[in-house]
Amino acid sequence: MAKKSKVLPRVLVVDDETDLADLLELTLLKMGLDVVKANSVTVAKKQLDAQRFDLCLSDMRMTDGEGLELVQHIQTHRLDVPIAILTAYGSTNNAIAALKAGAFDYLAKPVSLEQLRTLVKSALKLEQTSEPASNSVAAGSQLLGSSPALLHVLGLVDKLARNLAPVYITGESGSGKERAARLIHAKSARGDKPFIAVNCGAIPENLMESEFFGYRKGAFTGATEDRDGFFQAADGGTLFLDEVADLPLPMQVKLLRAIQERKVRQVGGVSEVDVDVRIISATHQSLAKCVEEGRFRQDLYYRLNVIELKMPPLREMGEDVLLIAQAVLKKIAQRHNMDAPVLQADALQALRRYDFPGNVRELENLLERALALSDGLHIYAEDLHIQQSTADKAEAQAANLGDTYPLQDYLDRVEKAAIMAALDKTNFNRTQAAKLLGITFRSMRYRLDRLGICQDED
Ligand SMILES: Nc1ncnc2c1ncn2[C@@H]1O[C@H](COP(=O)(O)OP(=O)(O)OP(=O)(O)O)[C@@H](O)[C@H]1O
Repeated sequence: MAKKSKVLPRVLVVDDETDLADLLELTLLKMGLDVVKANSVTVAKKQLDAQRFDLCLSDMRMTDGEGLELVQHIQTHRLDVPIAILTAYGSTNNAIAALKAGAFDYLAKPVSLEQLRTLVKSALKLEQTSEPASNSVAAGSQLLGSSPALLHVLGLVDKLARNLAPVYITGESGSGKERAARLIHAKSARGDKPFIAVNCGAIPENLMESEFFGYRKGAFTGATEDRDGFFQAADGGTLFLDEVADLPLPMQVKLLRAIQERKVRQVGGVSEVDVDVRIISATHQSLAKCVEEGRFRQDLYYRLNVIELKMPPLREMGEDVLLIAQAVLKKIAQRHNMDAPVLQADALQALRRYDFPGNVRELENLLERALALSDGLHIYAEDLHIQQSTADKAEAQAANLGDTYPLQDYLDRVEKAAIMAALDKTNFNRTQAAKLLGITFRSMRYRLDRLGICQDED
């Protein structure tokens, strides 16, 4: 580190357009940086091999090759230089290809100097921070476990924390998608900036635009003052779009535009403002299937799904279930100001055997209930109430549902039993229960109404 504080950070600018190269050089010099220029891919490779750079900015298309080659050169020679690619306006495919190859970020031409400065600042900060930017946030978002499946996730999280590529997190409900997103953010150079989590399925359609982009005073009845949206709130940080498959199509168009242009316009506003937001999205549904069914735009899907992070279900994490169970129990006990009761051998065996369709969240709920039922010192298998497999349970429920006709009444009873079981599993949290059932929050509300199940707020 001492080495770095004595010399100016050095940037390699690679472009065969002299005007643009000069403009970039001037801007970087004004920022107090040392600049080296290369007018071809070949020269740039030689420069990269010859001296240490803190950042490389390269045009995509040059006469003797592509900027992508430099991304690959840096990767294969493990040069540890963040590289950003300048792409032609609207050339989404090139931007995505660069990010996939390992570029730290991209800038669309014509280059906005404001965006360039933001990019350079984050790249240089990234170089200086080998430790998580905010240890306290990182500590609150650790992913516990040491199974091969989880270690693979942690390896990818570390890599993703070092670039700005959009990440698309998949995995079953309760498998830690949001926790992984928080961890990527916390470990990144943006760790001390906001992390804004948005449940796309829980926002009423007519409020979506103003929630995402904010509004100006007087834009609509009730808009008594200017208000920022999620994008402005997440500026400099990370915007986590949970249940992104639930976004209605018209909103998908607007979101795509905001992500591509890196600009937003408040509802009722005239001008657009720059926003610097890293997007991480997640869903427990198959977004590819939603695209096939015409419910999700393909262009937005490609935009979000640059790098996929798959969260393993708890049942594929082997002994991790026991490790997480002990940690969760300790946390719950602390909240109740008591010592954690000890999980007995039969309880450990039951946890190990159960398939946890609701993953870690289900484990948390189950332990919370077990603690309440236990003697406070020990937790036995019977306190866990998990002897039955889900399949056994469904079968037992179906058998208890009475006559199969009239068909509608029978189906209603099946539906009600499934919903009640999900609500029970999630401590009557409707949002989580909807996720467990694989339906949207809106659909959940409708079904609760239709089936006459009482609706209290979550
Ligand atoms: N590996 C893990 N270690 C510790 N806690 C975990 C782990 N995975 C998940 N959790 C905890 O389980 C709960 C559910 O996790 P999270 O909300 O991140 O899941 P999710 O996949 O985003 O769920 P959903 O699809 O319902 O939004 C949280 O309390 C989270 O802290």
